[in-house]
Amino acid sequence: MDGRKYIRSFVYAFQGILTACEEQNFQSHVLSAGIVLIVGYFTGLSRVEWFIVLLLIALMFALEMINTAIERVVDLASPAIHPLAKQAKDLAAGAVLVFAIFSAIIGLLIFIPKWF
Ligand SMILES: Nc1ncnc2c1ncn2[C@@H]1O[C@H](COP(=O)(O)OP(=O)(O)OP(=O)(O)O)[C@@H](O)[C@H]1O
Repeated sequence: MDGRKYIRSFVYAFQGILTACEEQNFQSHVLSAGIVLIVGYFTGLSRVEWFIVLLLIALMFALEMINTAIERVVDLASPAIHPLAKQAKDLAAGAVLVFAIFSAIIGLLIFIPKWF
């Protein structure tokens, strides 16, 4: 693969991350992740527990970014109200919610036994 093309792709991906950082939902995920990392540090997690926590945080960020991308594409493809546009947006938002709920449950399963 052409080296410059590879670097350019990397720059575009980084621009995508910056775009996500402007989103309020993404900022709240970053804030939550920061709190989890601080609490994890003071709680004292094992290697495997850190692995799980970091994996969940990374997946949450990635899923939120995909959700935002879907919102953008839907707005572009269907600026007018359309039931399919609603379904697409609500499905993507629902996917984020499902993952957030299960992440919270897994997080509690890791943290609660260490606190009590
Ligand atoms: N083009 C559309 N056609 C039908 N329903 C839509 C459309 N755009 C958004 N909706 C629906 O309207 C509701 C409110 O949407 P929301 O407030 O999230 O606006 P949004 O445009 O999706 O979000 P954002 O402000 O983050 O771009 C959601 O159920 C969403 O699916």
